Amino acid sequence: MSNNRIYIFDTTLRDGEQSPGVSLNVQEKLEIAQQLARLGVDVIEAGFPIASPGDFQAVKTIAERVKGPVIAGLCRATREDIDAGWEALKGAESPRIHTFIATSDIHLKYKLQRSREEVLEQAVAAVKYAKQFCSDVEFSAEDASRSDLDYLCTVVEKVIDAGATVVNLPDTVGYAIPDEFGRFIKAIMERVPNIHRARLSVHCHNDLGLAVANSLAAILNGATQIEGAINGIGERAGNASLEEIIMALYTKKAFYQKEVAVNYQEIYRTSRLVSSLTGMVVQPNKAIVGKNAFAHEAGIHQDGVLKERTTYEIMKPELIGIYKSNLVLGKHSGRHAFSEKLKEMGFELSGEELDKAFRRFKELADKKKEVTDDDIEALIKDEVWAIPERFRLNYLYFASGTRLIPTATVGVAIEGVVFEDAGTGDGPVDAAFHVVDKITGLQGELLEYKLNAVTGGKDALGEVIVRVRVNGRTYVGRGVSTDIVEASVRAYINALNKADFDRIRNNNNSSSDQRGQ
Ligand SMILES: CC(=O)SCCNC(=O)CCNC(=O)[C@H](O)C(C)(C)COP(=O)(O)OP(=O)(O)OC[C@H]1O[C@@H](n2cnc3c(N)ncnc32)[C@H](O)[C@@H]1OP(=O)(O)O
Ligand SMILES: CC(C)C(=O)C(=O)O
Repeated sequence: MSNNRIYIFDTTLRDGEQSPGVSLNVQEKLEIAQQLARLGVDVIEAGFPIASPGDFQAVKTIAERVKGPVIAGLCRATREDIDAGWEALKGAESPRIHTFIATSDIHLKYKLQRSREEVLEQAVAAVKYAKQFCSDVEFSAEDASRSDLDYLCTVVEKVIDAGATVVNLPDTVGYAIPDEFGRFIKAIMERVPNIHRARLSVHCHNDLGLAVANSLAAILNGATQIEGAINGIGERAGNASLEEIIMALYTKKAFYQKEVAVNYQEIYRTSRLVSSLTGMVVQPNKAIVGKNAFAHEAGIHQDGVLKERTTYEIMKPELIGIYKSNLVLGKHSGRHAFSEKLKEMGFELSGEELDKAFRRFKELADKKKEVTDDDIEALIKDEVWAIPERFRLNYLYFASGTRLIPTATVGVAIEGVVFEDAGTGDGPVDAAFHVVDKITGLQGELLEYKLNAVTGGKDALGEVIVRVRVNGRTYVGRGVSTDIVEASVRAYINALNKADFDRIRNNNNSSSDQRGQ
C-alpha cells in the first residue's frame, strides 16, 4: 500500500443524519450505504447503534449486506454502547468499533462533569473493552481542537497503547482555522511517541465554512484518514464535504501528492441520492455537485469554453459522472432508447423497475416536448428509489379559486385496491392531504414543504419535498409531476409510505420478540 494513501471515512449516515430534520429509515440507509460502497469510500459509519432500535437495525443490516468498505458504528465510551455497537457490527466483513469521549475542559466540566484523570481512564477502558470484540477500534477525542494539548497528547498515547488502530481528532464545533489546525496536527505527530502505530484521522465541522480547508491542512501535516459527509451535511453547519476534499486532492495532485481509492464516476450520483433521500437540497453554487458547478453564464466565459474548455474549467464534469448525452428523448422514443439513456446515466434497473420508469416517462413525454436528463433522473428517484409502496396515487381531482372553498377528490390504491374520498382544506394541496389521511388512516403533520423546478420552461417538472411527522417520527417525501398539486400529493404519499413501512416493520419485530420470549 502506498504511504501516500488517504483513507476516506464517510459519516453521511451518522453525523450526516444528525442534520436537523433528516431521518432515514433502514431501507434508505442501506441504499445510501450500497452507493457509498460503489463510490469506493474506505469506511462507512453506518450509525450510532444504541441511539434507537431503527439505528441499531440499520447498522446491523448494512454490516451484513454491504461488502467492501469497513463498517463502523459509533459508541460512547461505555460498555452498554460498545455491547450494542458490537452486536450490530459483528456480521460485517470488516467491522470497526468507533468509541469516543470529549477531552476539552469545557466538555469535561459542564457536560461530562468528570476530571481529566477520570476521562483518561474511561477512554482507555473503552478502547480495551472494544478491543476484546474487534481488532479495529477507532477512538475519537471529541472537541480535540479545543483541548489542552499536553492532556490530549497523553490521551492519544494511552489509547494507542490500549489498542486503538485509528485516532481521530475532531474539530467538533468548527472553531479551527487552517494554519492553526495544521500546526495542531503537526504537534500531535511530533509529540505523541507511539503515533505511528495508529492512523491519524480528522473530523472537521463547518461552522466557519472551513471544514474542507482544515481537513486539507491536516493532510499536509500527517493525517491519513479524513472524515466527512456527502454534500457536507451534518450537525449544525455540517461536516467537511467529502466530494470537495476528494476533488481537491485529485485536481491539486501535484501539490498534495496523495491518493484516494474512490471511483470518481460515482460522485455525482452519490450526491444526488443523498440529497434525494435526506431531502437536503444541494445549493446550486455548491462546489463539485451543485447545479451551476459546471455552468457558464457570462459571454466571455462561454466564448472561452467554446474555444478551449480549460480556460474556465479546472475539472471535467464527466470525471465525476455528470454525463452529456446525444440521445434526445420525447414522446416518440421507445424502450430501447430509454433504457440506453438510463445506462448512459449510470442507472441499473431491474425489468420491473424499467417498466415503471418507462410508464412514467411516457406520461411525462405526453405533456413535455423534450424530456431532459434531469427530468429522467427525477422520475427514477420518484419511481425506483421510492421504498415499497403500499399506497399509490391513482387519480386526483381538485378545484380551487379566489371564490371557492378548495376541494379535492383523491383515489389512492392500497395494495392495488382503489379507495376514493373527497374533502376541503385551506388550499388544494391541504384539501388533498386531508383526503389522503382519511383514506390511509394515517395522520400526517406537515412540517416543511419545498418546491423546485427540475428544469426551466413552462412545462418544467415540479419537484416537491415534504417533511411530515407521523406517530412522532419525521419522514421525508418526494414527488414530481408537471402539475405541482399532483407532485405535492405524490410527495405526501411517499412520506406516508415510509411511515407505514416503519409501522409494519416495528409490528413484525415486536411479534418476533414476543415469539422469542
Ligand atoms: C459530537 C457528536 O456528534 S457525538 C454524537 C452525537 N449524536 C447523538 O447524540 C445522536 C444519538 N444520541 C441519542 O440517541 C441519545 O443521546 C443517547 C441514546 C446516545 C443517550 O440518551 P440518554 O441516555 O437519554 O442521554 P442524553 O442524550 O440526555 O445525555 C447524554 C449522556 O451521555 C453522556 N455522554 C456524552 N458523551 C459521552 C461519551 N462519549 N461517553 C460516555 N458518556 C457520554 C453525557 O454526559 C450524558 O450523561 P448523564 O446522563 O450522566 O448526564
Ligand atoms: C464523535 C465525533 C467523531 C464527532 O462526531 C465530532 O466530534 O464532531
